[in-house]
Amino acid sequence: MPTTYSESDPPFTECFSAIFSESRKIHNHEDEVLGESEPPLIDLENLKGKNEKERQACIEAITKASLQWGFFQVVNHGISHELLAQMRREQKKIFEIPFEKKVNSRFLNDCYRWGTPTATSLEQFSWSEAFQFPIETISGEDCFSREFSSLREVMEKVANAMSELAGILAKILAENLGYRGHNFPENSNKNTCFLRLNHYPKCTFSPKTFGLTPHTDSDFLTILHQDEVGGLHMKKDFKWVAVKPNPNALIVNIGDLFQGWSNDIYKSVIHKVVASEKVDRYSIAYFLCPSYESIIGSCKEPSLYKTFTFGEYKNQVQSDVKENGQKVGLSRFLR
Ligand SMILES: C=C1C[C@]23C[C@@]1(O)CC[C@H]2[C@@]12CC[C@H](O)[C@@](C)(C(=O)O1)[C@H]2[C@@H]3C(=O)O
Ligand SMILES: O=C(O)CCC(=O)C(=O)O
Ligand SMILES: [Fe+2]
Repeated sequence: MPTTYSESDPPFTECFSAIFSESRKIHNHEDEVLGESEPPLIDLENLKGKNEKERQACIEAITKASLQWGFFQVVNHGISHELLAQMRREQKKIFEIPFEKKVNSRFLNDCYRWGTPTATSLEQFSWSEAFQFPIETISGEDCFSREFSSLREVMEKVANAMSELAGILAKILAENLGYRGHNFPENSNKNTCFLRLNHYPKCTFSPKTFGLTPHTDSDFLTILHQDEVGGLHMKKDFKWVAVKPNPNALIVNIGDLFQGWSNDIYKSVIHKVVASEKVDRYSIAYFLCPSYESIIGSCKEPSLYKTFTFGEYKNQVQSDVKENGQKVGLSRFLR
């Protein structure tokens, strides 16, 4: 018999009562120094233009931001406002589905995540739910019932558009380091790349509860669209920097695989989401990943990291999360 839940959706405090007991209400933000600058804002219009000087300046801005910040924002990125608004509407609709159905529906369940099952403290807990759809699932007609057909249609468009943008940026970053292959990453893959729809319900339990605990992304790069609420922070020079919402911008962040592949030239930066006490927040993220067999050897010698496959990396992250409640990341693979 399916369990019924009385509380808010998802029932975080009910199901994780050991973490959310009164005595644990104080969140320990030990490194709460706020920086004032913001990640660079780059206009991609010049990438498409015929003016070679402007194109080169744009490429330089992208590579400089990737090595100094690991995080930047892009405008004139080619993904229409209307498509992103449509995506947001569909996203809100599926999170409104009752918790029992999100957890029990066979199709949704495989992609549904909520809270942090492995957390043993408030610091390890993410006050959020997400649907994480491998790109292959989105285009596979069979996986979506009629009920979700409008979601599927819009997700397919967003995934295609974000995948194209991610490919363009990845190629620029790879070529800047001397890579001359025709597609980067080679073997980027429809069953490893994924679209993640995030929902951060408002959290009145404790101020500054993490919507998503501090982490780096386990991919080459991520394209993110956040709503107007705010709450995303990234680390720069040991300070947390708020990434203020810009309705025209997409956020790009470098992931662990690009840092490893570039031998630490590009930076995979720690970021987190702080849940709002007043309103729900939504975001959409596209993760650019290679096939599981892809070897992430450094493109420069002497290499800082051992050679590993993406499959090995993912397994290591998963087992670290299971054992310690959080991922260790690239440092596991240092020589
Ligand atoms: C508990 C965790 C799962 C996660 C790594 C983390 O320590 C915190 C963030 C999680 C996240 C979110 C985005 C991606 O889906 C992901 C693969 C990543 O790089 O960070 C997941 C991690 C995961 O599911 O293993
Ligand atoms: O919601 C956000 O702003 C960030 C999401 C994120 O970091 C992720 O999904 O990995
Ligand atoms: Fe992330």
